[in-house]
Amino acid sequence: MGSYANDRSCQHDDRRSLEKTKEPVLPLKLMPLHAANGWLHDMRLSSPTTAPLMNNGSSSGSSDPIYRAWTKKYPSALNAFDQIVAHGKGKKIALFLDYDGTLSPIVDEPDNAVMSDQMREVVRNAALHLPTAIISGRSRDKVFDFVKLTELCYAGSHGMDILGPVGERDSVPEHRSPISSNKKQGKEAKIFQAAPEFLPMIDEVFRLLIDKTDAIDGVKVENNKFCVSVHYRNVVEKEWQLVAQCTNDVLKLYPRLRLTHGRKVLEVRPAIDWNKGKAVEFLLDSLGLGSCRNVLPIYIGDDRTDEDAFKVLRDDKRGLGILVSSVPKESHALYSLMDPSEVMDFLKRLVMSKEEEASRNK
Ligand SMILES: O=P(O)(O)OC[C@H]1O[C@H](O[C@H]2O[C@H](CO)[C@@H](O)[C@H](O)[C@H]2O)[C@H](O)[C@@H](O)[C@@H]1O
Repeated sequence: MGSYANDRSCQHDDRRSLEKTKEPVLPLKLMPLHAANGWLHDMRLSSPTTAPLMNNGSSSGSSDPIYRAWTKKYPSALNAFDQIVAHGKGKKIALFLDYDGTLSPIVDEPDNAVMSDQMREVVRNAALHLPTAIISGRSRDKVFDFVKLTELCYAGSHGMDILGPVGERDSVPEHRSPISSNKKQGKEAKIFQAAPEFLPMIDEVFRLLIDKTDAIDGVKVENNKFCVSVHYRNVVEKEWQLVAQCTNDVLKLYPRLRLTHGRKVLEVRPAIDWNKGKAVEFLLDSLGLGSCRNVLPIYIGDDRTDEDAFKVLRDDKRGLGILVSSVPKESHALYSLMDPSEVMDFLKRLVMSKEEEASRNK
């Protein structure tokens, strides 16, 4: 079998989406110093496992004045709950949830990011009342193995692999329609994959990245089907540059791939114009809610890749994003929550308020 390295077909598309994302794609060796430093700077910025300590030794969060000032711009969705409910009054709420850092706490070992039984029950209950989807950077199968609920839709690989409901999808571009029927996760549903042709290339890159980073202690390369994650959470900081270098050495062989940054992870993915925001639009259409005015989509997520979804909802004044963060960050979200336990409280209250509204309208 031939290699997919340097395959430049579809380059026109690639350039367009690279322009949009403004992600650095030049090999580090050829990069001006400030650009290489930019990569490292981004890696350093990606979130710590726990909130950093403040000068007085306390951790960041609601007791920290800087965090409290930040919540003036991004109010807590729990404190602003009545306002959110008022916004959704008489509307159908569609719920979109990220997985890591939103439904499960961030942990050192990606395979151990299990969801608590309590959270699972809360998400199940939400899905019984509201159309609900999980949109994750992980592969769809992997995120389903963690969540184990058949009551909702799943989008894996940053929205590039969707197991959605059987429904209308008139607004989906024709060239992106490799849909098939699937009964694996308990019921009849449709699968949509934004870039199935990338599968062999991603497998190749996954193997190359494993070889290339083999000597770096603590690095973990994860195959997420349509993207590859290079984790450096357990790598000593002085070797992060090496992780960046190895990843970039591979990336430069594949002009049809690009890089994004996550929480202590570099993500190699197809350079196509598809992301979590597009997945939200796709799912709303699939659920028959795309053109309804009486729908309020709510997206909850913690990562940079969730910003695409926050932006779609904010730009269209269509719905609202809630950023999960215990440290101040710029975001396209409108509200914030500190951590997965606050996400759980918010979901419980949301379902209760919808139940109350339904019984008042009986
Ligand atoms: O879109 P998400 O569901 O948030 O997935 C994004 C990435 O999440 C996982 O990595 C992150 O969580 C790990 C477990 O807590 C943590 O160890 C890692 O440092 C984080 O980056 C997942 O392993 C990646 O594949 C996802 O792309």
